[in-house]
Order: sequence, then C-alpha cells, then structure tokens
Amino acid sequence: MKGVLLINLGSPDSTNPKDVKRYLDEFLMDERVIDKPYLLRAFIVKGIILNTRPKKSAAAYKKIWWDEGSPLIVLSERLKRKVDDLTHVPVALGMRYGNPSIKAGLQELADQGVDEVLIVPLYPQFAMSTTETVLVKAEEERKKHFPEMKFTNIPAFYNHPDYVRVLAASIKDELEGKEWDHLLFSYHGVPERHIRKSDITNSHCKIDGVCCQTNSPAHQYCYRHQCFETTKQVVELLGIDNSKYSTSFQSRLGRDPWIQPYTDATIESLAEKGIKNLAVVTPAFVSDCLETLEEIAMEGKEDFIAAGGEQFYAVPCLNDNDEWVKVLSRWVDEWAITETANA
Ligand SMILES: C=CC1=C(C)c2cc3[nH]c(cc4nc(cc5[nH]c(cc1n2)c(C)c5CCC(=O)O)C(CCC(=O)O)=C4C)c(C)c3C=C
Ligand SMILES: [Fe+2]
Ligand SMILES: [Fe+2]
Repeated sequence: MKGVLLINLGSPDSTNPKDVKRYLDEFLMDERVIDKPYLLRAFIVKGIILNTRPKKSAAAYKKIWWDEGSPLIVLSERLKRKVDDLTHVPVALGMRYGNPSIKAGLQELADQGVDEVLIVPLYPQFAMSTTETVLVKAEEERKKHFPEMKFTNIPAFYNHPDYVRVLAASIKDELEGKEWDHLLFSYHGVPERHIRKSDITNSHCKIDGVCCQTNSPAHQYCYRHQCFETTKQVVELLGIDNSKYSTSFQSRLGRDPWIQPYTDATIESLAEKGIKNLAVVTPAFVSDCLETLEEIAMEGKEDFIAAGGEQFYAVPCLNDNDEWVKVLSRWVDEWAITETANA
C-alpha cells in the first residue's frame, strides 16, 4: 500500500533555551549543514555556537511563537491534514530536526499498512543542507527500522509550472490593492562552498554571476541557479518589469562567504535608492517560520523603515493555501496512479 511523507525542516519543542539548544545541536551537527570534519564541527557547534546562540534564538522564537506552537510545525500540520483529505493515500508529516521525527512519520504510515512511500521534501530548491539531508536521513531510518519499505521522492520543484503558478497567484492576491514599488525575492542563503560541493560537473559553478544563467547539468543540484530560476519564472508570469524586482539571500551564519547579494544589505540599499514601498516574498520557505516572520517581517521591516522606507509588505509563504494543497495532492495522486499502473 502507498503513502506519503511530507518532510519539513523542524523547530524546537518550545521557546525554552534548553529546547532551542537541543534543536540547534541536532541541526548544526548535521554534516550537510556545517560541513566540517566531525571534531572541528563539534568544536564550532558545541564549543562556540551553542554557548550563546540558544538564548538569542529563544528570544527570537518567543516573538513569533503561537499558542498552538511553532508556526512552521503548525502550518506544516495544517498542510498535511488538507493534503491527506484531498488525496487517496495516507499522508504523514516528519521533521528533519526535532519533532515529529521522520521515524515517527514513517511509523505512522507503517501502522496503516504502507510499504511504498513518496518522500516529499518541502523545499522548492535543492540544497545539500535541505533536500539532500532529508533524503539521506529518511534512507537511514528506512534501513534501520523499515527495511521492507520502498521509497520514491519528488525532485526539487523550483521551476515546476504548477508551483510557479500558485506562487505567482499567491503574490498577486496578497499585493492586490497595495501600492508597491519593488518586489524582493529573499531566499535562505547557503555558504558558497556548498554550491561548489553540489556541482556534479566539478567545474561549472564559479558563482561569478554568469554560471547560473548558462545551461548546465550542474543546475539539477545548484541552489543558486534554482533560486534565480524561481524568481525569473514568477516575474515572467506576473509581467513584472526588470527594474521592479531583485533577488537576495538571507540568514547568513558564520564568517565564510555565503551566496550574495545579502538580504539585509539589499533592503537597506533599496530604501537608500528611494524605494518607499517594498514587498518581500520568501520562496525558499514553503511554510512561514522564524526566518520569514522574525527576520523578514520584523527585522527587515524595521531596517527598511530606518533607512527611509515607508511601507513594507511581507508576503506569506504558501502554507496551507488551497491552490497549493490541490497541486501537492495532484502530484501525489499522479504518482500513486502511475506506480499502480506500472506494478
Ligand atoms: C529553506 C531552506 C533553508 C536552507 C537552505 C537553510 C540553510 C541553512 N540554515 C542554517 C542555519 C540556521 N537556520 C535556521 C533556521 C531555519 N532555516 C530554515 C531553512 C533553511 N536553512 C528554516 C525554515 C528555519 C526556521 C526554523 C523554524 O523553527 O522556524 C537556524 C535556527 C534559528 C537561528 O538560530 O537563527 C539556524 C541556526 C545553516 C547554517 C544553513 C546552511 C548551511
Ligand atoms: Fe536555515
Ligand atoms: Fe550556478
């Protein structure tokens, strides 16, 4: 029997600094997130970052936390419930870090008799710190606890016409009747090194401003290319002029160079250039979370106004948008039917 596991990033269990520390430990000790040899990674994470960051992050989480819990978890659960209602196969939810775990999600499916699972990483663009680590972790859990299960996964959907259409429509609906001068596409950043590591040609990605616009098989795994491509396809659909949008990357951690331009500097420079009404969309995130609700909608807005801006609109993520639910459910049903036909 077939079933689906939606996988998102995950959040701490609460805003208590101890829970935040446990979550950050699991997250940052992932070799696909802080990609240093184990001892160096343990020194950086446990010896440096975990001494100060949990308190700071807990304070940020407190600002966005809901009565029902972490927005990312609550919104992922709502999405899961709606997709479950619309599809013809059981749907479960797992988080790469924290709870509910990937193992718990697989157990929920196994308890319903599922032995063929469609893994759906809830990341439009591929990155080793997101899609890849989710697939590796799911496979580890399969081997250890569910060896009889068969897995298939959906690839990154950054340029899938259905995804681009619902994203564009959600932006259009949100900005209807609002006066905006510029639309910023802000994606989560990654270290430049991660882009080079994921380059299957070993030579294409030079992060020189040209490579991501030059066709290459490397783009199947190039996060930077895929972000620019999502932007390009959405603005084409919405008919937005070149001068009225930009792409940037947020949430840098550490001293290594991350992919640029950085969102904080871009927001400031747009205000300094005279943009008064700025809209920001965050398409690397399927669900609103700390990085969209705090870093963009609170900090980004504050920085924009301080630099001379007037109106700031943070466009919500797709969350449990009904058109998005229909698209995900159709992808699931198409897989379920095709697999059955081939069986
Ligand atoms: C959407 C894609 C994401 C990529 C790519 C990504 C890479 C990445 N992240 C960190 C470090 C942190 N990220 C944090 C929060 C966070 N990151 C994502 C998504 C991506 N991360 C989400 C959805 C969230 C929010 C989770 C939530 O509970 O709402 C955090 C924790 C918060 C904080 O302390 O700032 C860290 C740390 C790295 C190092 C990285 C790439 C290497
Ligand atoms: Fe992150
Ligand atoms: Fe590239």
